[in-house]
Amino acid sequence: MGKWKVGTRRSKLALTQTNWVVQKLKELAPQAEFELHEIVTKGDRILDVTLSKVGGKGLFVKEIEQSLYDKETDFAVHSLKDMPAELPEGLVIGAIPKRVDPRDVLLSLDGKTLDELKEGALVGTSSLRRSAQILAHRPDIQIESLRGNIDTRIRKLEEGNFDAIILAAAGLARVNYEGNISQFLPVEISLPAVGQGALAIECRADDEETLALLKQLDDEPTRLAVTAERSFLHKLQGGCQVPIGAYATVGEDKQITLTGMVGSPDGKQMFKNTATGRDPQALGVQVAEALLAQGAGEVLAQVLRENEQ
Ligand SMILES: NCc1[nH]cc(CCC(=O)O)c1CC(=O)O
Repeated sequence: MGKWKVGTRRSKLALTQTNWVVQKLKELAPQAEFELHEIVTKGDRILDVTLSKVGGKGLFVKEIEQSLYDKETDFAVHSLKDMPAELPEGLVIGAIPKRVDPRDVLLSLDGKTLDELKEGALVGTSSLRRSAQILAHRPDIQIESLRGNIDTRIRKLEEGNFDAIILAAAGLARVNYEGNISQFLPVEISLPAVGQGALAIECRADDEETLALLKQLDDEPTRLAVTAERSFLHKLQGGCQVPIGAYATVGEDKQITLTGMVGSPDGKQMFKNTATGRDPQALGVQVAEALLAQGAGEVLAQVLRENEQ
């Protein structure tokens, strides 16, 4: 059994996720040794600028992928939702472990749910996907940008800067946060980001030994679901800074049900479609084409134009 060099970002969430994966691999391969390599990414360095304006695609993964190419590391653990729809040549997702709760959660200091927030309440999020869906449900709400890692965002809520903020349930669960969660937003209100709640373990496509190790952590239903979601995202040419959401579930018969959405950041236009199928790639394309036929392409083009300004 060999020794593996593992690339990870330095944030608490990234380290927790990486350590979780390493722990699981140690259980499966007790002889294997693992060495963590902490890597600072562009996304970590520019957290105070609006990420959507610096071209969000893969901001948190680029340097980590370079270290895989350079063989400074052998695999890296990412939040799947931070991964661009297309991987660079020569790299693959070696394993997608079983997904945890994919939902968004609302955090507020007084325990109010989305429907209970006062008229004109101030909600912090920098996600266009979240703002589109919150405003579609509660047009009176004011959305303000909220950046930083999970700790920073929660601190800004606690300091009284917002009536509520929105974060991913998965990230909070991974750092064991149980504080001011006031509502798990149903996916009918807030369709999650593509891949939310899932991890992706990336490695070199030709590294058979690492692929064999990682394969043991792969969860087939999760892989089918996120493959459909990522195919949908890819067809819409979306990165992580576009108002796109998707969520797929897989039945016992391996039937995949995928819902996709595109919304304008102000929530005034909202396109959704749900379809079922067995081929995840084809299903993603089918749902994307249904949204494009409804006019979603124009909304996406508008967001891209605004990001370029
Ligand atoms: N956008 C940043 C990000 N990337 C991954 C997670 C954690 C949740 C996950 O793995 O899906 C978060 C935090 C959040 O959106 O609240």
